[in-house]
Amino acid sequence: MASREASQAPLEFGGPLGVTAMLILLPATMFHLLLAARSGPARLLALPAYLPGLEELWSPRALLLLFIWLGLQVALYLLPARKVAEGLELKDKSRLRYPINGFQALVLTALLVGLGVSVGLPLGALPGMLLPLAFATTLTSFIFSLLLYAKALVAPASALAPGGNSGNSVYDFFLGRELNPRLGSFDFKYFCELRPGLIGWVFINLALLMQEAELRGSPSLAMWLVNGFQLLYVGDALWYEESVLTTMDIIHDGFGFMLVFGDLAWVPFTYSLQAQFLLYHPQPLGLPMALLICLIKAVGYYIFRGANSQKNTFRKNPSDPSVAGLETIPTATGRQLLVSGWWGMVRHPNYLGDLIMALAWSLPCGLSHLLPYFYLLYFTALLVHREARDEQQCLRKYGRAWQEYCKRVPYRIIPYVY
Ligand SMILES: NC(=O)C1=CN([C@@H]2O[C@H](COP(=O)(O)OP(=O)(O)OC[C@H]3O[C@@H](n4cnc5c(N)ncnc54)[C@H](OP(=O)(O)O)[C@@H]3O)[C@@H](O)[C@H]2O)C=CC1
Ligand SMILES: CC(C)CCC[C@@H](C)[C@H]1CC=C2C3=C(CC[C@@]21C)[C@@]1(C)CC[C@H](O)C(C)(C)[C@@H]1CC3
Repeated sequence: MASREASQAPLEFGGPLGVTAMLILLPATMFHLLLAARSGPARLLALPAYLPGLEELWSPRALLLLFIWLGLQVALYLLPARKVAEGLELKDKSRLRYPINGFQALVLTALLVGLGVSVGLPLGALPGMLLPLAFATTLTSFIFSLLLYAKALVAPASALAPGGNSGNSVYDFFLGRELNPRLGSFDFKYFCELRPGLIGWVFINLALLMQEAELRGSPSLAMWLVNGFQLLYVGDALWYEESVLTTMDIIHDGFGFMLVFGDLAWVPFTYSLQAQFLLYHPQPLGLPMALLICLIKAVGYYIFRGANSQKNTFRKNPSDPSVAGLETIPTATGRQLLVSGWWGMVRHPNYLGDLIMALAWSLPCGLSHLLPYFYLLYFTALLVHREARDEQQCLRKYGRAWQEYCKRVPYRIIPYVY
Protein backbone atom coordinates (compact mmCIF):
# COMPACT_ATOMS: atom_id res chain seq x y z
CA MET A 1 0.00 0.00 0.00
CA ALA A 2 1.28 3.51 -0.86
CA SER A 3 2.41 5.65 2.11
CA ARG A 4 0.35 8.68 3.30
CA GLU A 5 3.52 10.62 4.18
CA ALA A 6 3.93 14.12 2.71
CA SER A 7 5.11 13.97 -0.89
CA GLN A 8 8.47 15.36 -1.98
CA ALA A 9 7.04 17.04 -5.12
CA PRO A 10 8.55 20.53 -5.63
CA LEU A 11 6.29 23.33 -4.35
CA GLU A 12 4.58 25.43 -7.03
CA PHE A 13 2.95 28.90 -7.11
CA GLY A 14 5.49 30.29 -4.62
CA GLY A 15 4.74 27.67 -1.93
CA PRO A 16 2.48 28.35 1.11
CA LEU A 17 3.15 32.11 1.01
CA GLY A 18 2.38 32.37 -2.71
CA VAL A 19 -0.87 30.43 -2.46
CA THR A 20 -1.98 32.43 0.61
CA ALA A 21 -1.60 35.57 -1.48
CA MET A 22 -3.55 33.93 -4.33
CA LEU A 23 -6.38 32.93 -1.98
CA ILE A 24 -6.94 36.65 -1.39
CA LEU A 25 -5.87 38.09 -4.73
CA LEU A 26 -7.92 35.84 -7.03
CA PRO A 27 -11.34 36.74 -5.55
CA ALA A 28 -10.20 40.39 -5.11
CA THR A 29 -9.22 40.57 -8.80
CA MET A 30 -12.54 39.08 -9.86
CA PHE A 31 -14.51 41.67 -7.86
CA HIS A 32 -12.26 44.45 -9.10
CA LEU A 33 -13.00 43.45 -12.71
CA LEU A 34 -16.76 43.22 -12.08
CA LEU A 35 -16.75 46.70 -10.54
CA ALA A 36 -14.41 48.22 -13.13
CA ALA A 37 -16.50 46.96 -16.07
CA ARG A 38 -19.57 48.87 -14.86
CA SER A 39 -17.70 52.01 -13.77
CA GLY A 40 -17.45 55.05 -16.04
CA PRO A 41 -13.66 55.12 -16.51
CA ALA A 42 -13.44 51.25 -16.71
CA ARG A 43 -9.76 51.32 -15.67
CA LEU A 44 -7.95 48.04 -15.19
CA LEU A 45 -5.07 49.51 -13.25
CA ALA A 46 -6.89 51.89 -10.89
CA LEU A 47 -8.40 51.12 -7.51
CA PRO A 48 -12.23 50.91 -7.61
CA ALA A 49 -13.94 54.23 -6.94
CA TYR A 50 -15.98 52.59 -4.13
CA LEU A 51 -16.14 49.29 -2.29
CA PRO A 52 -19.55 47.62 -2.21
CA GLY A 53 -21.07 47.03 1.20
CA LEU A 54 -22.25 43.65 2.44
CA GLU A 55 -25.86 44.55 1.55
CA GLU A 56 -24.79 44.87 -2.11
CA LEU A 57 -22.86 41.58 -2.06
CA TRP A 58 -25.01 39.27 0.01
CA SER A 59 -28.33 38.19 -1.47
CA PRO A 60 -30.25 35.01 -0.54
CA ARG A 61 -31.88 35.21 -4.01
CA ALA A 62 -28.46 35.01 -5.67
CA LEU A 63 -27.50 32.04 -3.49
CA LEU A 64 -30.77 30.31 -4.37
CA LEU A 65 -30.22 30.98 -8.07
CA LEU A 66 -26.69 29.53 -7.81
CA PHE A 67 -27.98 26.34 -6.17
CA ILE A 68 -30.77 25.97 -8.74
CA TRP A 69 -28.13 26.32 -11.46
CA LEU A 70 -25.79 23.78 -9.85
CA GLY A 71 -28.72 21.40 -9.27
CA LEU A 72 -29.80 21.67 -12.91
CA GLN A 73 -26.28 20.95 -14.15
CA VAL A 74 -25.94 17.96 -11.78
CA ALA A 75 -29.27 16.60 -13.08
CA LEU A 76 -28.13 17.01 -16.71
CA TYR A 77 -24.80 15.32 -15.89
CA LEU A 78 -26.67 12.33 -14.46
CA LEU A 79 -28.81 11.85 -17.60
CA PRO A 80 -27.91 8.81 -19.72
CA ALA A 81 -24.82 9.59 -21.82
CA ARG A 82 -24.28 8.76 -25.50
CA LYS A 83 -20.89 7.39 -24.50
CA VAL A 84 -18.93 6.55 -21.35
CA ALA A 85 -15.17 7.18 -21.73
CA GLU A 86 -12.31 5.72 -19.72
CA GLY A 87 -9.69 8.02 -18.22
CA LEU A 88 -5.94 7.37 -18.22
CA GLU A 89 -4.53 4.62 -16.01
CA LEU A 90 -4.23 5.66 -12.34
CA LYS A 91 -1.49 4.83 -9.78
CA ASP A 92 -3.42 1.73 -8.67
CA LYS A 93 -3.72 0.62 -12.35
CA SER A 94 -7.48 1.27 -12.41
CA ARG A 95 -9.26 3.57 -14.86
CA LEU A 96 -12.18 5.84 -14.02
CA ARG A 97 -15.25 6.10 -16.25
CA TYR A 98 -16.73 9.45 -17.33
CA PRO A 99 -20.08 10.24 -19.01
CA ILE A 100 -19.75 12.10 -22.32
CA ASN A 101 -22.92 14.22 -22.35
CA GLY A 102 -21.64 17.79 -21.93
CA PHE A 103 -22.84 19.02 -25.31
CA GLN A 104 -26.24 17.51 -24.59
CA ALA A 105 -26.25 19.44 -21.28
CA LEU A 106 -25.52 22.69 -23.18
CA VAL A 107 -28.35 22.10 -25.67
CA LEU A 108 -30.85 21.07 -22.96
CA THR A 109 -29.90 24.10 -20.84
CA ALA A 110 -30.45 26.34 -23.90
CA LEU A 111 -33.89 24.75 -24.46
CA LEU A 112 -34.85 25.16 -20.81
CA VAL A 113 -33.64 28.77 -20.65
CA GLY A 114 -35.40 29.50 -23.99
CA LEU A 115 -38.60 28.03 -22.60
CA GLY A 116 -38.15 30.05 -19.42
CA VAL A 117 -37.63 33.30 -21.33
CA SER A 118 -40.72 32.62 -23.48
CA VAL A 119 -42.84 32.40 -20.32
CA GLY A 120 -41.32 35.54 -18.82
CA LEU A 121 -38.06 34.47 -17.09
CA PRO A 122 -36.26 37.82 -16.73
CA LEU A 123 -32.84 36.78 -18.13
CA GLY A 124 -32.06 40.47 -18.75
CA ALA A 125 -32.04 40.94 -14.94
CA LEU A 126 -28.99 38.69 -14.58
CA PRO A 127 -26.38 41.42 -15.29
CA GLY A 128 -27.71 43.36 -12.29
CA MET A 129 -27.15 40.29 -10.10
CA LEU A 130 -23.56 39.52 -11.12
CA LEU A 131 -22.00 41.02 -8.00
CA PRO A 132 -24.10 39.05 -5.43
CA LEU A 133 -23.90 35.94 -7.64
CA ALA A 134 -20.10 36.17 -7.74
CA PHE A 135 -20.07 36.63 -3.95
CA ALA A 136 -22.30 33.58 -3.39
CA THR A 137 -20.14 31.52 -5.75
CA THR A 138 -16.95 32.60 -3.96
CA LEU A 139 -18.36 31.64 -0.55
CA THR A 140 -19.58 28.32 -1.97
CA SER A 141 -16.14 27.68 -3.49
CA PHE A 142 -14.41 28.22 -0.12
CA ILE A 143 -16.85 25.91 1.70
CA PHE A 144 -16.77 23.27 -1.04
CA SER A 145 -12.94 23.29 -1.07
CA LEU A 146 -12.90 22.82 2.73
CA LEU A 147 -15.21 19.81 2.38
CA LEU A 148 -12.98 18.39 -0.34
CA TYR A 149 -9.94 18.89 1.90
CA ALA A 150 -11.69 17.06 4.76
CA LYS A 151 -12.73 14.26 2.41
CA ALA A 152 -9.12 13.86 1.26
CA LEU A 153 -7.99 13.33 4.87
CA VAL A 154 -9.67 9.93 4.85
CA ALA A 155 -8.89 9.03 1.22
CA PRO A 156 -6.36 6.25 0.54
CA ALA A 157 -2.83 7.42 -0.30
CA SER A 158 -3.17 6.11 -3.86
CA ALA A 159 -6.03 8.60 -4.42
CA LEU A 160 -3.90 11.67 -3.59
CA ALA A 161 -2.59 14.07 -6.25
CA PRO A 162 1.20 14.19 -6.67
CA GLY A 163 1.36 17.93 -5.84
CA GLY A 164 -1.30 18.59 -3.18
CA ASN A 165 0.07 16.43 -0.40
CA SER A 166 2.90 18.63 0.91
CA GLY A 167 1.91 18.51 4.58
CA ASN A 168 1.19 22.28 4.64
CA SER A 169 -2.57 22.58 5.01
CA VAL A 170 -3.00 25.98 3.30
CA TYR A 171 -0.93 24.86 0.32
CA ASP A 172 -2.78 21.54 0.06
CA PHE A 173 -6.17 23.27 0.45
CA PHE A 174 -5.27 25.52 -2.50
CA LEU A 175 -3.80 22.89 -4.81
CA GLY A 176 -6.15 20.06 -3.83
CA ARG A 177 -5.15 16.87 -2.06
CA GLU A 178 -7.31 14.31 -3.82
CA LEU A 179 -6.83 13.75 -7.55
CA ASN A 180 -10.33 12.58 -8.50
CA PRO A 181 -12.75 13.17 -5.61
CA ARG A 182 -15.97 11.29 -6.26
CA LEU A 183 -19.28 10.48 -4.60
CA GLY A 184 -20.17 7.11 -6.06
CA SER A 185 -19.62 7.57 -9.77
CA PHE A 186 -20.14 11.37 -9.62
CA ASP A 187 -16.78 13.00 -10.39
CA PHE A 188 -16.60 16.49 -8.83
CA LYS A 189 -13.57 17.74 -10.77
CA TYR A 190 -14.71 16.56 -14.19
CA PHE A 191 -18.21 17.96 -13.54
CA CYS A 192 -16.95 21.37 -12.40
CA GLU A 193 -14.31 21.74 -15.13
CA LEU A 194 -16.82 21.66 -17.98
CA ARG A 195 -20.36 22.26 -16.76
CA PRO A 196 -21.60 24.93 -14.32
CA GLY A 197 -18.96 27.60 -14.96
CA LEU A 198 -18.37 27.07 -18.66
CA ILE A 199 -22.08 26.83 -19.53
CA GLY A 200 -22.84 29.61 -17.03
CA TRP A 201 -20.38 31.89 -18.88
CA VAL A 202 -22.39 31.48 -22.13
CA PHE A 203 -25.67 32.37 -20.41
CA ILE A 204 -24.17 35.38 -18.61
CA ASN A 205 -22.98 36.59 -22.04
CA LEU A 206 -26.45 36.00 -23.47
CA ALA A 207 -28.07 37.91 -20.60
CA LEU A 208 -25.70 40.84 -21.24
CA LEU A 209 -26.66 40.75 -24.94
CA MET A 210 -30.37 40.76 -24.08
CA GLN A 211 -29.88 43.59 -21.63
CA GLU A 212 -28.07 45.59 -24.32
CA ALA A 213 -30.95 44.95 -26.72
CA GLU A 214 -33.36 46.22 -24.05
CA LEU A 215 -31.29 49.34 -23.41
CA ARG A 216 -30.37 50.29 -26.98
CA GLY A 217 -33.00 48.62 -29.18
CA SER A 218 -30.70 45.92 -30.54
CA PRO A 219 -27.42 44.24 -29.60
CA SER A 220 -24.30 45.83 -31.09
CA LEU A 221 -22.14 44.06 -33.68
CA ALA A 222 -19.32 43.93 -31.11
CA MET A 223 -21.62 42.17 -28.60
CA TRP A 224 -22.71 39.66 -31.27
CA LEU A 225 -19.08 38.85 -32.09
CA VAL A 226 -18.05 38.37 -28.46
CA ASN A 227 -21.11 36.17 -27.79
CA GLY A 228 -20.59 34.14 -30.98
CA PHE A 229 -16.85 33.60 -30.46
CA GLN A 230 -17.19 32.53 -26.83
CA LEU A 231 -20.19 30.29 -27.57
CA LEU A 232 -18.06 28.57 -30.22
CA TYR A 233 -15.28 28.08 -27.64
CA VAL A 234 -17.61 26.57 -25.04
CA GLY A 235 -19.51 24.49 -27.64
CA ASP A 236 -16.19 23.16 -28.93
CA ALA A 237 -15.01 22.24 -25.39
CA LEU A 238 -18.22 20.28 -24.77
CA TRP A 239 -18.31 18.70 -28.24
CA TYR A 240 -14.75 17.41 -27.71
CA GLU A 241 -15.43 16.77 -24.00
CA GLU A 242 -13.49 13.50 -23.97
CA SER A 243 -10.22 15.27 -24.70
CA VAL A 244 -10.35 17.06 -21.34
CA LEU A 245 -9.53 13.67 -19.79
CA THR A 246 -5.91 14.05 -20.93
CA THR A 247 -5.41 17.64 -19.70
CA MET A 248 -3.06 18.46 -16.83
CA ASP A 249 -5.99 19.42 -14.61
CA ILE A 250 -7.57 15.98 -14.80
CA ILE A 251 -4.48 13.76 -14.83
CA HIS A 252 -2.11 15.69 -12.56
CA ASP A 253 -3.71 18.43 -10.43
CA GLY A 254 -5.69 17.75 -7.28
CA PHE A 255 -9.14 19.28 -6.86
CA GLY A 256 -8.67 22.13 -4.42
CA PHE A 257 -9.54 25.82 -4.16
CA MET A 258 -7.57 26.77 -7.30
CA LEU A 259 -9.68 24.65 -9.62
CA VAL A 260 -12.93 24.89 -7.62
CA PHE A 261 -12.84 28.69 -7.63
CA GLY A 262 -11.35 28.74 -11.16
CA ASP A 263 -14.10 26.55 -12.59
CA LEU A 264 -17.11 27.87 -10.66
CA ALA A 265 -16.37 31.58 -10.19
CA TRP A 266 -13.36 32.78 -12.17
CA VAL A 267 -14.48 31.38 -15.55
CA PRO A 268 -18.07 32.70 -15.66
CA PHE A 269 -17.46 36.06 -13.98
CA THR A 270 -14.11 37.09 -15.48
CA TYR A 271 -14.28 35.35 -18.88
CA SER A 272 -17.51 37.30 -19.57
CA LEU A 273 -15.62 40.58 -18.98
CA GLN A 274 -15.70 41.69 -22.64
CA ALA A 275 -19.50 41.36 -22.80
CA GLN A 276 -19.81 43.14 -19.41
CA PHE A 277 -17.60 45.95 -20.68
CA LEU A 278 -19.62 46.30 -23.91
CA LEU A 279 -22.92 46.59 -22.02
CA TYR A 280 -21.70 49.66 -20.12
CA HIS A 281 -19.30 51.03 -22.78
CA PRO A 282 -20.77 50.51 -26.27
CA GLN A 283 -18.11 50.47 -28.99
CA PRO A 284 -18.63 51.27 -32.67
CA LEU A 285 -17.45 48.49 -34.98
CA GLY A 286 -17.49 48.69 -38.78
CA LEU A 287 -18.03 45.72 -41.07
CA PRO A 288 -14.47 45.56 -42.49
CA MET A 289 -12.96 45.53 -38.98
CA ALA A 290 -15.53 42.91 -37.88
CA LEU A 291 -14.54 40.72 -40.83
CA LEU A 292 -10.86 41.07 -39.99
CA ILE A 293 -11.56 40.07 -36.36
CA CYS A 294 -13.56 37.03 -37.60
CA LEU A 295 -10.56 36.06 -39.72
CA ILE A 296 -8.25 36.28 -36.67
CA LYS A 297 -10.69 34.14 -34.67
CA ALA A 298 -10.88 31.59 -37.53
CA VAL A 299 -7.06 31.34 -37.76
CA GLY A 300 -6.81 30.89 -33.97
CA TYR A 301 -9.54 28.26 -33.93
CA TYR A 302 -7.99 26.41 -36.88
CA ILE A 303 -4.65 26.11 -35.04
CA PHE A 304 -6.25 25.34 -31.63
CA ARG A 305 -8.57 22.62 -32.93
CA GLY A 306 -6.03 21.20 -35.41
CA ALA A 307 -3.33 20.87 -32.74
CA ASN A 308 -5.60 19.48 -30.00
CA SER A 309 -7.29 16.98 -32.33
CA GLN A 310 -3.99 15.85 -33.84
CA LYS A 311 -2.54 15.06 -30.39
CA ASN A 312 -5.71 13.42 -29.12
CA THR A 313 -6.05 11.23 -32.23
CA PHE A 314 -2.38 10.29 -32.01
CA ARG A 315 -2.61 9.42 -28.29
CA LYS A 316 -5.74 7.31 -28.88
CA ASN A 317 -4.56 5.53 -32.00
CA PRO A 318 -1.12 6.30 -33.49
CA SER A 319 -1.96 4.29 -36.61
CA ASP A 320 -5.01 6.43 -37.46
CA PRO A 321 -4.53 7.42 -41.15
CA SER A 322 -4.65 11.17 -40.28
CA VAL A 323 -1.56 10.91 -38.05
CA ALA A 324 0.18 7.71 -39.17
CA GLY A 325 2.48 9.58 -41.60
CA LEU A 326 3.79 12.05 -39.00
CA GLU A 327 7.39 11.89 -37.80
CA THR A 328 7.83 10.80 -34.18
CA ILE A 329 10.48 10.31 -31.46
CA PRO A 330 10.25 7.06 -29.43
CA THR A 331 10.47 7.36 -25.64
CA ALA A 332 11.48 4.84 -22.96
CA THR A 333 7.84 4.71 -21.74
CA GLY A 334 6.74 3.12 -25.01
CA ARG A 335 4.85 6.31 -25.97
CA GLN A 336 5.98 8.48 -28.88
CA LEU A 337 6.29 12.23 -29.30
CA LEU A 338 5.15 13.95 -32.50
CA VAL A 339 7.87 16.04 -34.17
CA SER A 340 6.07 17.02 -37.33
CA GLY A 341 2.61 18.39 -38.10
CA TRP A 342 1.34 20.99 -35.60
CA TRP A 343 3.58 19.63 -32.81
CA GLY A 344 6.67 20.09 -35.01
CA MET A 345 5.97 23.81 -35.41
CA VAL A 346 6.18 24.75 -31.71
CA ARG A 347 5.97 22.66 -28.55
CA HIS A 348 2.52 24.06 -27.66
CA PRO A 349 0.67 24.92 -30.88
CA ASN A 350 -2.68 24.59 -29.05
CA TYR A 351 -1.68 27.45 -26.70
CA LEU A 352 -0.79 29.60 -29.71
CA GLY A 353 -4.24 29.05 -31.26
CA ASP A 354 -5.93 29.73 -27.91
CA LEU A 355 -4.02 33.02 -27.51
CA ILE A 356 -4.94 34.19 -31.04
CA MET A 357 -8.59 33.48 -30.21
CA ALA A 358 -8.22 35.44 -26.96
CA LEU A 359 -7.04 38.44 -29.01
CA ALA A 360 -10.09 38.12 -31.27
CA TRP A 361 -12.39 38.19 -28.21
CA SER A 362 -10.94 41.52 -27.04
CA LEU A 363 -10.62 43.37 -30.35
CA PRO A 364 -14.40 44.01 -30.74
CA CYS A 365 -14.09 46.15 -27.60
CA GLY A 366 -11.86 48.65 -29.44
CA LEU A 367 -8.53 50.06 -28.34
CA SER A 368 -9.67 52.82 -25.99
CA HIS A 369 -9.49 50.69 -22.80
CA LEU A 370 -7.08 48.12 -21.41
CA LEU A 371 -9.80 46.41 -19.31
CA PRO A 372 -11.24 44.12 -22.04
CA TYR A 373 -7.67 42.93 -22.75
CA PHE A 374 -7.38 41.57 -19.21
CA TYR A 375 -8.22 38.05 -20.41
CA LEU A 376 -5.46 38.14 -23.03
CA LEU A 377 -2.89 39.34 -20.45
CA TYR A 378 -3.95 36.88 -17.74
CA PHE A 379 -4.19 34.03 -20.22
CA THR A 380 -0.69 34.70 -21.58
CA ALA A 381 0.69 34.53 -18.03
CA LEU A 382 -1.35 31.39 -17.27
CA LEU A 383 -0.18 29.59 -20.41
CA VAL A 384 3.49 30.59 -20.02
CA HIS A 385 3.38 29.24 -16.45
CA ARG A 386 1.41 26.16 -17.52
CA GLU A 387 3.86 25.46 -20.31
CA ALA A 388 6.76 25.58 -17.84
CA ARG A 389 4.94 23.16 -15.49
CA ASP A 390 4.18 20.79 -18.36
CA GLU A 391 7.78 21.00 -19.56
CA GLN A 392 9.03 19.85 -16.11
CA GLN A 393 6.56 16.97 -16.06
CA CYS A 394 7.48 15.85 -19.59
CA LEU A 395 11.18 16.02 -18.77
CA ARG A 396 10.57 13.79 -15.74
CA LYS A 397 8.41 11.43 -17.81
CA TYR A 398 10.43 11.21 -21.03
CA GLY A 399 14.01 12.26 -20.04
CA ARG A 400 16.39 12.23 -23.04
CA ALA A 401 13.57 11.84 -25.56
CA TRP A 402 12.08 15.11 -24.31
CA GLN A 403 15.48 16.83 -24.56
CA GLU A 404 15.75 15.56 -28.13
CA TYR A 405 12.24 16.93 -28.87
CA CYS A 406 13.23 20.35 -27.44
CA LYS A 407 16.31 20.35 -29.70
CA ARG A 408 14.24 19.47 -32.77
CA VAL A 409 11.41 21.92 -31.90
CA PRO A 410 13.16 24.79 -30.09
CA TYR A 411 10.23 27.25 -29.74
CA ARG A 412 7.61 26.81 -27.01
CA ILE A 413 4.53 28.76 -28.12
CA ILE A 414 5.31 31.38 -30.81
CA PRO A 415 7.56 30.33 -33.71
CA TYR A 416 10.89 32.23 -33.76
CA VAL A 417 9.81 34.38 -30.76
CA TYR A 418 9.24 32.23 -27.67
N1 LIG B 1 -9.24 28.92 -21.60
C1 LIG B 1 -8.56 28.56 -20.55
O1 LIG B 1 -8.67 29.14 -19.49
C2 LIG B 1 -7.58 27.45 -20.64
C3 LIG B 1 -7.44 26.73 -21.78
N2 LIG B 1 -6.51 25.75 -21.86
C4 LIG B 1 -6.41 24.98 -23.11
O2 LIG B 1 -6.56 23.65 -22.79
C5 LIG B 1 -5.91 22.84 -23.78
C6 LIG B 1 -5.14 21.72 -23.10
O3 LIG B 1 -4.01 22.24 -22.45
P1 LIG B 1 -3.05 21.49 -21.40
O4 LIG B 1 -3.82 20.51 -20.63
O5 LIG B 1 -2.29 22.53 -20.69
O6 LIG B 1 -1.98 20.74 -22.21
P2 LIG B 1 -1.81 20.01 -23.61
O7 LIG B 1 -3.09 19.61 -24.24
O8 LIG B 1 -0.91 20.86 -24.43
O9 LIG B 1 -1.09 18.69 -23.18
C7 LIG B 1 0.25 18.60 -22.81
C8 LIG B 1 0.60 17.15 -22.90
O10 LIG B 1 0.62 16.75 -24.28
C9 LIG B 1 1.54 15.68 -24.47
N3 LIG B 1 2.51 16.13 -25.48
C10 LIG B 1 3.32 17.21 -25.43
N4 LIG B 1 4.06 17.30 -26.54
C11 LIG B 1 3.70 16.26 -27.32
C12 LIG B 1 4.12 15.81 -28.60
N5 LIG B 1 5.04 16.44 -29.30
N6 LIG B 1 3.55 14.70 -29.11
C13 LIG B 1 2.59 14.04 -28.41
N7 LIG B 1 2.16 14.42 -27.19
C14 LIG B 1 2.71 15.52 -26.65
C15 LIG B 1 2.22 15.45 -23.13
O11 LIG B 1 1.44 14.49 -22.40
P3 LIG B 1 1.50 12.90 -22.70
O12 LIG B 1 2.77 12.62 -23.45
O13 LIG B 1 1.42 12.28 -21.36
O14 LIG B 1 0.28 12.60 -23.55
C16 LIG B 1 1.99 16.78 -22.41
O15 LIG B 1 2.00 16.62 -21.01
C17 LIG B 1 -5.03 23.79 -24.59
O16 LIG B 1 -5.60 24.04 -25.84
C18 LIG B 1 -5.04 25.07 -23.78
O17 LIG B 1 -4.88 26.19 -24.60
C19 LIG B 1 -5.70 25.44 -20.80
C20 LIG B 1 -5.80 26.14 -19.65
C21 LIG B 1 -6.75 27.20 -19.45
C1 LIG C 1 -7.66 31.37 -11.48
C2 LIG C 1 -6.52 30.46 -11.34
C3 LIG C 1 -5.21 31.18 -11.30
C4 LIG C 1 -6.40 29.43 -12.36
C5 LIG C 1 -7.69 28.76 -12.70
C6 LIG C 1 -7.51 28.06 -13.97
C7 LIG C 1 -8.81 27.55 -14.55
C8 LIG C 1 -9.77 28.69 -14.75
C9 LIG C 1 -8.45 26.89 -15.89
C10 LIG C 1 -7.46 25.73 -15.71
C11 LIG C 1 -7.64 24.92 -16.91
C12 LIG C 1 -8.84 25.22 -17.51
C13 LIG C 1 -9.34 24.71 -18.72
C14 LIG C 1 -10.45 25.26 -19.29
C15 LIG C 1 -11.17 26.39 -18.63
C16 LIG C 1 -10.32 27.13 -17.63
C17 LIG C 1 -9.59 26.21 -16.69
C18 LIG C 1 -10.57 25.50 -15.78
C19 LIG C 1 -11.11 24.64 -20.52
C20 LIG C 1 -12.26 23.83 -19.96
C21 LIG C 1 -11.64 25.74 -21.46
C22 LIG C 1 -12.20 25.16 -22.75
C23 LIG C 1 -11.10 24.41 -23.50
O1 LIG C 1 -11.55 23.95 -24.76
C24 LIG C 1 -10.53 23.25 -22.69
C25 LIG C 1 -9.36 22.67 -23.47
C26 LIG C 1 -11.54 22.13 -22.55
C27 LIG C 1 -10.05 23.83 -21.32
C28 LIG C 1 -9.39 22.82 -20.39
C29 LIG C 1 -8.59 23.58 -19.36
